[in-house]
This record gives sequence, structure tokens and C-alpha cells, in this order.
Amino acid sequence: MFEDFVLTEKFSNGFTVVLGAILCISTLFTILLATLPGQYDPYADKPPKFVDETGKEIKMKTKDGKDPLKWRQGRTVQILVLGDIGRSPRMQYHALSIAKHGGRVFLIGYQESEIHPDIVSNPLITIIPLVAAPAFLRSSSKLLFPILAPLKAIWQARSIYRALGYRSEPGRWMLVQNPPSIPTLAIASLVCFLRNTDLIIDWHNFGYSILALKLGKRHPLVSISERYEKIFAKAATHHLTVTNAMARVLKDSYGITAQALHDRPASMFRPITSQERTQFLARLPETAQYAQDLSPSSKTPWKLIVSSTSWTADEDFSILLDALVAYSAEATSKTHLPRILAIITGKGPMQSHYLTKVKALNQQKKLLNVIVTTAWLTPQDYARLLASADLGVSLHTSSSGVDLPMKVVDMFGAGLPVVGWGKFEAWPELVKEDVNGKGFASSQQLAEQLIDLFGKDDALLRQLKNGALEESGNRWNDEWDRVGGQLFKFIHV
Ligand SMILES: Nc1nc2c(ncn2[C@@H]2O[C@H](COP(=O)(O)OP(=O)(O)O[C@H]3O[C@H](CO)[C@@H](O)[C@H](O)[C@@H]3O)[C@@H](O)[C@H]2O)c(=O)[nH]1
Repeated sequence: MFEDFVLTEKFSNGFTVVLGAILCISTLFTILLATLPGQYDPYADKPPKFVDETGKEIKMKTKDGKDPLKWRQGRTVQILVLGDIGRSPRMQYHALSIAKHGGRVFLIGYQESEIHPDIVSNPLITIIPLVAAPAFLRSSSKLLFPILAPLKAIWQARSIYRALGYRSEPGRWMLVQNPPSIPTLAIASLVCFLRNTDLIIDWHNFGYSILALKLGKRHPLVSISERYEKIFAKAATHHLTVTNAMARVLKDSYGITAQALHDRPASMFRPITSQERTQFLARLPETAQYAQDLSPSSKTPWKLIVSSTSWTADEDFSILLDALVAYSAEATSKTHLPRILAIITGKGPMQSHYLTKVKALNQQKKLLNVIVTTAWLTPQDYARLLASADLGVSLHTSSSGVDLPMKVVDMFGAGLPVVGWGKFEAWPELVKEDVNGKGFASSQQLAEQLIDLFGKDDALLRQLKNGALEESGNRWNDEWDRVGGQLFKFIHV
């Protein structure tokens, strides 16, 4: 009976189909195996090769041209940030620190704005630019978000997979910035598994808490995103955070042990002399016409305040604008209050929204004693502007409550005292009240602080300046060597 069935034409056709399917699957599987990204082998780790214009191999030297390149085997690191590299100072500093210890670095991210010059000139660091998703996928429409976001994530997943798996060499470590977590964490975990690489997540914040700002806390996509973040967090071998408070949240809610590596300013952010300040303010297009008014030798010197931002929803610039309107009104009656030049630096989606507001306030003559302007500066000029200002302003509200604004760190590096939105848990980890800055919780309070600090008695402003100058001594390299150096096993104690 069975033999009869086996001999039928129906069986024979079915058998051919099954055989064909098996052959297809096995061919696909072989192709997949053959095209998988290569694995990391510490002994195959080689220093980068450099050639001159004629193609002849040359010895590469460090930037000062004196020492030969300090490359060390087994220290290759892939660094991934799903954002603009130039606007990701912390990931750039990681790259520089790893290269300083002889590690070869592949720095992967979007190349939109100018990258730190020390990175560009460092022969151990290779930048792998990601290709941006098509414009229609980058629409900020809340309505289209559920349709466009998955399409964009698929685009990004492919682009990250290619960059991590094929466009850069395998690393001993992969250091990934979170957020954005989708699709970064999933693809990074997969590539680490395939390439025999250890994953380190650098937690700047939580992806789901940023998504909640856009969609609301109760949106189903927010809880899916939270679950996703928790699952893929477990794929990493190590975790770094920007605050102790964030490390505590990871322990309590994710069951993960993380080490805080606090942001510290790079050497570029430093106090400058009054002569350097005068020359810089006279040269910078945004300040040149007010250079005389900003000089301490002027009869009524103006005050220069600086705020920096990515113009995103977690920074409400109406708080600053309302405070400046209140200050301007006060300065009309109290003539000892100086005029203010407020420069807001940065690039980002909500800039035009706030520029329209500033225009309207000017038309309504509500900013008579204040000039508000925006700018995007080279990294060096950004650092000089912070060092030339009288006061820094931070409007970072912290979607999770446990991250911190890097800009405040840079301001302290430049010796600039800070006033900032301080109603979140991690704020006191960064700013010491009345020592190097002040926290506010409303535009009214910010206006009062500006009036107090810029009033007749400048004792408090001087006190905060001294505190900021003292804080300026804490540097990134020391913090990185203490935490990162041990984690990457570059420094043994
Ligand atoms: N070159 C240049 N850079 C600028 C300029 N203006 C702003 N920036 C860069 O843009 C940053 C401001 O970006 P934000 O997105 O407002 O955030 P942040 O203060 O840098 O903090 C971010 O990083 C932290 C971790 O390091 C995170 O914890 C935090 O959540 C946030 O993502 C500044 O620190 C600075 O690096 C400019 O004119 N020129």
C-alpha cells in the first residue's frame, strides 16, 4: 500500500517540491553564513595603515608630530550614536579618550555638523557616516508617527547593521549611546553576538521617557518602548550612566548594575583672559556690534547671557522669553539694571517656532532692554562664547528626572556660572545652589534671579563666578580614566 503511494505521480511531484524548497533554504542559509560580518579576533587586530599620495605606506604621527602613533592591540572599539556626531559631545569625548589609550575607534553616526577637530585629526579614529533616512520619513507629524516611525526604524536598522557589520572592522567593545534606543539597541546586540564583541551601553537618558514627551505617558508605544529597552539592556556586558541617580534607577527597575561616568568638560572649555574676551567679542558676528557695550570699561556694561540647546520639546524656551520680558519691564523703571544680550546657540526642530515668538515680542516692544539672537558656532567659538558670557542659562527639564544637561558641564568648564531649571532629581548632582549656580522652577523665579544677579550689588554673581571657576578644574580625562579606563581594562589598579 505504502509502496503503491510512493510510486504515484502525486508523491513524486510533492517530493520534488519539498526537495526544491530544502535546496533553496540551504542555499539561502549558506549565503547568509558566508556573508555574515567577520568576527573579532584580538590577535588579528592591526594598526591602521596610512599611505601618501603615491600609495607608499607612511608612519603616522600624533597631532604634535613628535611621538609615533600609540596603537595598542586588543583595544578596538566601535562607537555608535544614532544622532549627529558633531552634536554628541560625550560620544566624541569617549572616542578621544579611547584613542588616547591607544585604542582604534570607529565612530558611527550622522555627519551633519562640524566634528571636534581633535577627532578629525586623530589617525586612530575613523568616522563612519550613517546615511540619513529620506525626508518624508523624518516628518515630525504626531498623526503620521505610528506609520512613519516603524518605516524609519527599518531604514535605520539596515543602515546601522551595514555600518556596524560591514563598513567598520569588528571591535573588542561596542559602545552605544542610549537613547535613541529603537532600533539601536536591537541591532547593536545582534552585531555584538555575530562579531564576538562586548556591548557597553552609555545611558544618557531613557528612550521611552523621551517618546512620552511626544506621545503622552499612557500611549501604548511608550510602554512597548519601555519593555524593549528593558529586554535589550540585558544584552550588554557593562553599563555607564551620566548620573548616580540614573544608575540607581537602572538597578531598581531594570535589575542592571551600572557605573556613573559624570560628564566633565573637555580641555577646549576653559576660562579666558579679559584680553581674549575683548578680541573674541569684537570678532564674532553675533556680538561684534555690541562689543563696546559688553566691555567692562563701558559706562553701563551690558550683560551677556548664553543658553544652548538642541531645540527639542524637553526645553521650554518660553520660560526664558517670559523672564526676559519681565526683566525688560523692570529695567525700564530701574535704570541701574543693565541691558542684556541673550544668545541662544544650537540647531534643532523647534528653533523657528521660538524665533517667531521673539519676533512677535519685539514687535510688541516687550523686549526693549533685551536683545535675543540665535547662533550656530564652530566648536571653538562655542567654547569661547561660554567663557565670554556673564551667565549661562539651562532650560533642560529632564524627561526622566535622572539625566543632566551637558551644556552646564561645558559652562562650568569655561568658568561660567549657571542658572537652570532645577526641578528634577539629578540637578543637585551637578549644580551647587548659591556656590556655582542657582536652580529655578518658573519664569518668574528666573526673572527674579536675573534682577538679583545683575542688580547694583554684584556680590552674588561674583560668588557664583568663583564657584564656577573652581568647578572648572574637574576634567573629563580624569573622570574617564577613573571609570572608563578600568571598565575597558585599559588601566589596571
Ligand atoms: N559646535 C556647537 N555646538 C553647540 C552649539 N550650541 C549647542 N551645541 C551643542 O549642543 C549641546 C546642547 O544640546 P542638548 O541636546 O540641549 O543637550 P546637552 O546639554 O548636550 O545634554 C545631552 O547630553 C547629555 C549626556 O551627555 C544627556 O544626559 C542629556 O539628556 C542630553 O541628551 C551643547 O552641549 C553643545 O555640545 C553651537 O553653537 N556650536
